[in-house]
Amino acid sequence: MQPDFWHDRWHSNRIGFHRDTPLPLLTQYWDPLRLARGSRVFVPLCGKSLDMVWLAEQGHRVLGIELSALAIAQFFDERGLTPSTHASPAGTHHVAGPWELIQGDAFAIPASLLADCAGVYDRAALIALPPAMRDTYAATTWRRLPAGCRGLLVTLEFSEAEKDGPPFPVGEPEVHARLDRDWLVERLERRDILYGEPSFQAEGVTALHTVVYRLDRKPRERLQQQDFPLRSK
Ligand SMILES: C[S@@+](CC[C@H](N)C(=O)[O-])C[C@H]1O[C@@H](n2cnc3c(N)ncnc32)[C@H](O)[C@@H]1O
Repeated sequence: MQPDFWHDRWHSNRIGFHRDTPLPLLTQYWDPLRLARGSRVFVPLCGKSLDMVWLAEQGHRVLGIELSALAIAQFFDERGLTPSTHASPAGTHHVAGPWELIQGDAFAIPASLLADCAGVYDRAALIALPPAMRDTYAATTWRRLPAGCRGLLVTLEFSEAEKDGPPFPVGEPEVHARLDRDWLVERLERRDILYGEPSFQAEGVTALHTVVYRLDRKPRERLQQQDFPLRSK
């Protein structure tokens, strides 16, 4: 999944991943995270997701990062907003109202830009990437989020043999393998969505679930203890 793959998808408007309403799992499971109004939420690989509108309606500031300039332009156009822009090492920042969307590579986002993110929301980001890129994504983007950050991760589960990605299936063992080092991971719900997804059925998928996880970034001390376990006497 090189950048050209995504640029082609946006230029030819093949964006079946885009939803025209906020994701029900977001609206159902966000409140219990108890993030303060005004706190900043990071949305990696954000597209032009309406979930960012819903997050803003909850009082959050939203920091998105997205490869496609077209996606970002459409997001602001559809809200009737003209963002101001500035450049940084992360890319071009587009800022209007509660939204700051960076046109850039999520893998290269500096930790300094994420330092005040109290929340994170990943829908169709981890699962948009093939396995080797998921390694990079977990080791860069996710690892740079600050201690105390909390959020939601939404995945899909189906048989890899039944459909080529993206999206890719990412099961619970993989989520734990990638994130347990830095995050407390709690599965909140595993929901059967096959009958609401005719395009998956048309591709031959016979079982399809979506899973939502709550993630809490571990405090630094616990990270250090895990990295350098203390010997018992
Ligand atoms: C499957 S879409 C999901 C978009 C959004 N999360 C949503 O729910 O609608 C994945 C998005 O990630 C973007 N993308 C892919 N690789 C990226 C990267 N390395 N950095 C930033 N954005 C990326 C693509 O352009 C695409 O818009």
